[in-house]
Amino acid sequence: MKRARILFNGELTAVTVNDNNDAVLNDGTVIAEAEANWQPPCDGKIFVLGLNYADHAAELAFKAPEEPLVFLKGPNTLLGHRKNTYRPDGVDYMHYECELVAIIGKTAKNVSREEAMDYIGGYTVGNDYAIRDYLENYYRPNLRVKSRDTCTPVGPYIVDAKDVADPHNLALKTYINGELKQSGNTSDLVFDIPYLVEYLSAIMTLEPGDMIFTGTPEGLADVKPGDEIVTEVEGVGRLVNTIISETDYLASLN
Ligand SMILES: O=C(O)C/C(=C\C=C(/O)C(=O)O)C(=O)O
Repeated sequence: MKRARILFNGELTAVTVNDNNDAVLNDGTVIAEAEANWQPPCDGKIFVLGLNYADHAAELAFKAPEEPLVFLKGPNTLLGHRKNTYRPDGVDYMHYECELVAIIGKTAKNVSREEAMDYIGGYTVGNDYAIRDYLENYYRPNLRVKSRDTCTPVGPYIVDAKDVADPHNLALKTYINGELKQSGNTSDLVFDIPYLVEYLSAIMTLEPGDMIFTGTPEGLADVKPGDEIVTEVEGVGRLVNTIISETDYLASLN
């Protein structure tokens, strides 16, 4: 089953998603994929892994961490499928990051690695944009790199965990304007999902809807206003996002 949330008649509305990726309301009404007003598929804490693929750490000339490098993002960053993310004026490097996102399905505290997968409710696709002008080293707050409004598209929907046979063997791909730019596989995760659930649930209680962005493989490229970015995780979904200028973004708020 695929579950999502759309804005319908001005209200946040839970829907299921059919085989054509259209939204289906409770009463059976179908809203075409390209017409639906997609929202982030859940609320919750947003955990993000840094440098959780050794090849990505290497392309930034970092060593892969020996303990998970996790940061929290604010809800201001979240955005649904087919929405616009702005590129701040005057920056030189804005990079997409295609990620598998594991969604917590039930309350988890001090969960062992062995039991951890029972606490995953589903999976979605995330794009953890980075303004790399401000990347300094990896033990630092990363507000300027990763916390801008609109910089975390997520969705379009959550696939139930039971429908993803092996989350540790999924292809990740990013396309800019149809051209393949990033390609990796979750089999290369430095810290896998059970490890992360054990690690995080030892620090704090995890609740249904919490999201674990598991990191991105190598393959960075700069994105500019007008670019369409598609991040895709095999068997989980295809998330579309468009880059706009900061000026256009600010104008859209009025
Ligand atoms: O910006 C970086 O690449 C380093 C980093 C975070 C990286 C990710 O989000 C990732 O590897 O997916 C950091 O916070 O230092």
